Amino acid sequence: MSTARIAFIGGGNMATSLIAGLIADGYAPQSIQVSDPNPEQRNRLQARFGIRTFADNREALDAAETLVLCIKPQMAAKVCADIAPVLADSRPLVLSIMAGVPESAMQRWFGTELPIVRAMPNTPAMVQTGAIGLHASPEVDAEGRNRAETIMRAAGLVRWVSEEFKIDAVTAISGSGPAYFFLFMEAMEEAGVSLGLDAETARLLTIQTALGAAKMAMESNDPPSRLREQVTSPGGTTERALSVFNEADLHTLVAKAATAARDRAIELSRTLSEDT
Ligand SMILES: NC(=O)C1=CN([C@@H]2O[C@H](COP(=O)(O)OP(=O)(O)OC[C@H]3O[C@@H](n4cnc5c(N)ncnc54)[C@H](O)[C@@H]3O)[C@@H](O)[C@H]2O)C=CC1
Ligand SMILES: O=C(O)[C@@H]1CCC=N1
Repeated sequence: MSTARIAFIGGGNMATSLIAGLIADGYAPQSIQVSDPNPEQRNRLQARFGIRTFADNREALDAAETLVLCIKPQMAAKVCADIAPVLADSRPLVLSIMAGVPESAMQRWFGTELPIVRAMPNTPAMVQTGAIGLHASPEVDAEGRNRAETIMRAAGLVRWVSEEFKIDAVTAISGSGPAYFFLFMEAMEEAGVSLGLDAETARLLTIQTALGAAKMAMESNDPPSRLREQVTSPGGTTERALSVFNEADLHTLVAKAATAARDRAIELSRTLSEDT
């Protein structure tokens, strides 16, 4: 059980998911400090985890070796500039989960080159089944990488990317990805109901099918294409359904959607960098 102190700035949904993962992994609650201006968030976190909470961001940083930035990107410039004087002395590892906030922008707001790890998690982190992309700035040493990875691994599967621009691709695939699968589930449920199933049966069959397919894809040595072939009997029902997806060129559609998400991530990063 580690006793190195971690400070979370912003105690919303993603911070709650990360803290839940850390505590489930045996991290000491008394070593976790969170600041959030919203008293309801502070009370909720205190009651659920028994951790220390603060209204003032600077106070939460007290003796923290790692700072996790879990605020909305729009308030990043103000909050980073506000805590900069404290960080200049303590020089913690900064782990940012803010979408679209480049390392260079944070370095500028801090006014000093701190070790920064950018993380792109996704909402399944709430059930410790997240998929998380990480990138380290050149200032991060092996111990810092290890620490960032340990924190994020509590929320799910972790993959490092070697260049920061690839975080935008991670955003397009796994950051936004849960929404793509949820959309597909919505469509499957609707189709089930239109074919005569009751809503609850359609819902449960759809979700369990998604879970089963994901579990098989994760545990099998075969690629998804082979697993798909195993379901598809020649001249059978699956083949007929897949031909409809192929007519609509599903692969091209998915590539277009992911590229649109990636391009929007680039746009948001530029806006945040230029605005401040
Ligand atoms: N939701 C998602 O799928 C993903 C979100 N992210 C990133 O995670 C970050 C947090 O998102 P959520 O947890 O969903 O948002 P949230 O709105 O649930 O949490 C943000 C928290 O920050 C607090 N806050 C507001 N002003 C503050 C200040 N000045 N100082 C400290 N705390 C302040 C709010 O009271 C709130 O509790 C965002 O930057 C987002 O880009 C990253 C990947 C995926
Ligand atoms: O939709 C968004 O912009 C954020 C980033 C990844 C998931 N949600």
